Amino acid sequence: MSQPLVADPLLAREGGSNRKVVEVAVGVLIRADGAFLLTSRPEGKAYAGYWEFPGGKVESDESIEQALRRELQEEIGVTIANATPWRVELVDYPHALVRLHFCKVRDWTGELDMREGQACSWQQLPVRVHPVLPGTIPVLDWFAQERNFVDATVFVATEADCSGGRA
Ligand SMILES: Nc1nc2c([nH]c(=O)n2[C@H]2C[C@H](O)[C@@H](COP(=O)(O)OP(=O)(O)OP(=O)(O)O)O2)c(=O)[nH]1
Repeated sequence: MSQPLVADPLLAREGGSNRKVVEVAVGVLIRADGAFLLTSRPEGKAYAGYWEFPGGKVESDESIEQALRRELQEEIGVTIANATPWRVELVDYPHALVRLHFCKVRDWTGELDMREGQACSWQQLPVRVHPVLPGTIPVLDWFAQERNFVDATVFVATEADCSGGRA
């Protein structure tokens, strides 16, 4: 699969790309111990099997937070309280030009329930699941900067499992 480009937001804004931008709400669920939840992309989607943060496309009548709340209920069975906007990233994939709105989420209710047959894993840095979706790798670097880590990923095959729930 060809690799995406991280698009220049200025170029996109100024018409350098004439592809429609798809808005995506992404939830970075963070437990009390600092672990964050990654899920694998389900079969049938672009980049199936790659690890990402849960979320999905924003519908036309929704705010980012509303879309995130809906997507997380639909995909992983939890209801979030507040979502704190963190960073925005534009990624030019072969299949779509997406604007990713990453939000930190520390409070939610409900038990994790992978409703699309995904795998899930609570991770700390360095991340031990592989491969990570290209548009998701920068998030690990932002975590690494916040947490004074040198390497955000390490390619070690381990059992991925999100059982154990909240810390
Ligand atoms: N959820 C999520 N999507 C991401 C991340 N990083 C990244 O590049 N993306 C991209 C992959 C997809 O092109 C897009 C999300 O679209 P999607 O197809 O998964 O959304 P969806 O759940 O609404 O899917 P659909 O069934 O409506 O097609 O954003 C990430 O960390 N989480």
